[in-house]
Amino acid sequence: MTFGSRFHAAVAARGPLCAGIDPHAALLHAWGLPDSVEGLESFALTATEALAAECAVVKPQSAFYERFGSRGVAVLERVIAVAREAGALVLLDVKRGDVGSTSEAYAEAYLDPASPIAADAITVSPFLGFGSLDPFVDAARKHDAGLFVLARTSNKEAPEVQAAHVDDGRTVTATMLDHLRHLNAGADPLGSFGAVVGATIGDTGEDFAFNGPILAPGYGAQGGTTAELPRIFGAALPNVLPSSSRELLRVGPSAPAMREAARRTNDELRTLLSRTAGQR
Ligand SMILES: O=c1ccn([C@@H]2O[C@H](COP(=O)(O)O)[C@@H](O)[C@H]2O)c(=O)[nH]1
Repeated sequence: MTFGSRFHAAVAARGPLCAGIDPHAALLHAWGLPDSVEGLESFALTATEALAAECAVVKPQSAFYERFGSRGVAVLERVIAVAREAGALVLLDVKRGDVGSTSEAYAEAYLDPASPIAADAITVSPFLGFGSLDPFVDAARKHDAGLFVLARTSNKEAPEVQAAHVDDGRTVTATMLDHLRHLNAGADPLGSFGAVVGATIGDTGEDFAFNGPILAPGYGAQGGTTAELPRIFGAALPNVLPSSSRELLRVGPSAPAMREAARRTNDELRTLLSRTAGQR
């Protein structure tokens, strides 16, 4: 089953919220844990066990694990395994991208199920040129995995590069979305090649309908709200996966409290989706 099909089924069953598993030092402190690999492990596994049972997708941010070297990466491997056992899809936020021959090795590391750190999908950066992502595209097709390509990120510096215009007049964002439209053409119910588009970006005039999933980070702690989503995404809203890390994790360490927060947010998002579907 392709990633796009698994994604579509998981969101239909559990709701669109993606839970970020980002063990910031400040959160470890707030949970009464040491800023050490033991603290990381306790935080990450508690959050994953709580949220992966509730959410369609969990998104660990690799940087917070890499911070502790190989022992931190070993914790990330366990997070991936635990989340999958709980029935969640794992989207690993690693934002990889390099010259083709190196991207091949990254693709093997993160998308080949034989690798201990393989996920269902990863984030990739197209800023060495979209074609530099070919090894990731090939590996995703071979292993039924997914990709989320940076298209318009949530940070305030993003427009400098991503809203710039290329020779034919399109924005960089629109160019990336056109590549994704091509990769996802004919896929049903949804393609496996997604975009990363911040929940903070306001109205850009971009057309986000490209028959693929849209990761929308920046929801919650960075100021993105449910009410803003229709203005940003328009008709593509049903394919949007709003992603919240700090806002959800601050509710911990109580597992029932984190689960309840995720459930409430999923209910709010579902209500928005049925209201906007009624308007179309
Ligand atoms: O455009 C982007 C792409 C990725 N991120 C990542 O998402 C989370 C956001 O965390 P919050 O605590 O909910 O703000 C984090 O892992 C970022 O690296 C993003 O924020 N924006």
